[in-house]
Amino acid sequence: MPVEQKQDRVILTHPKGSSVEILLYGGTVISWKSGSKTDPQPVERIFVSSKAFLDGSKAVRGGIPVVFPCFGAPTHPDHSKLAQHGFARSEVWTFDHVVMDNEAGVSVRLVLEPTDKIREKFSKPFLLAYVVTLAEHQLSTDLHVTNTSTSSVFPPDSLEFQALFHTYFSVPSNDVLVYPLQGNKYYDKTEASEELRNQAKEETRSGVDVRKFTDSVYEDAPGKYELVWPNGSIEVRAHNLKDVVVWNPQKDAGSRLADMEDGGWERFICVEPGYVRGFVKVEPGHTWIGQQVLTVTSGGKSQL
Ligand SMILES: O=P(O)(O)OC[C@H]1O[C@@H](O)[C@H](O)[C@@H](O)[C@@H]1O
Repeated sequence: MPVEQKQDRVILTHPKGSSVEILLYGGTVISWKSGSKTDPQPVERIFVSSKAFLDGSKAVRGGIPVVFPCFGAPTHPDHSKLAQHGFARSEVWTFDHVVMDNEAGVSVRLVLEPTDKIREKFSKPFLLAYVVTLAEHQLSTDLHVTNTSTSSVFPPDSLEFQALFHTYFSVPSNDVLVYPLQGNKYYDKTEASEELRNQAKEETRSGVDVRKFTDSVYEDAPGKYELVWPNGSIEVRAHNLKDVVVWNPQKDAGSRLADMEDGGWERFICVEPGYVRGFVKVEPGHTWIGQQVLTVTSGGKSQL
């Protein structure tokens, strides 16, 4: 059964052995097992903290939470009642249909529409569709954001938002490097003051490491990244997601997260393609699509 529907999740299995598990809560991918061309044995590529809540009581600490419609604390007036990273990661999505099921890939579509609970905090009409596609060594996640407003007021009732895939990659964080960000402008959210956090820095490293607490928002980044660790590599391609966040809390910030397992920060890096500096604006009746494509380019099991 390439697509298995359970009460709280959907599991996709590719004929060549890879698999992905998506929790309906948050539409959160909580497992992606894949091999590579050089080492076909499927291994887990996604980190989920052993202390994460998977019962819908809190956004999952790990996996691929979907950040929408605000990144971090809200800064847009339309988002003012929302919590950090918005509501999409903590609402129950609906399984819609199987998009594709063959040798090329297995793909499903989930949807999220406004509920009374969402409307209390976010009044804009929208439809979110989330298409997750599994191939032999590849996982794509596509977020489709439609402005469903039928109002003909002028100026138009536009939908303004930020969106990001908060991907936790299961890699040895003290040995992983992210390329190519050298020369890119970024904002350092670990800085102590608002003034310093809003001051652009320039990345000087050829490979970005996260050996110390890192929370960097790269603006207008290349859209294609390589995560490289001693015995493996993953390529991340982003479409319509102009920024990328690199995050690892290390011990200082990680040990303060109640749902982070002890030492968890040594076992992942978050590389998060998103549109988070500024806002995407979608007019009534229109749809915006943001996509990340993850490919295991080499290697086998991460040595953690
Ligand atoms: O604890 P949360 O809400 O899942 O957020 C985790 C991190 O997510 C990152 O994307 C942010 O840049 C960090 O500032 C934040 O700490």
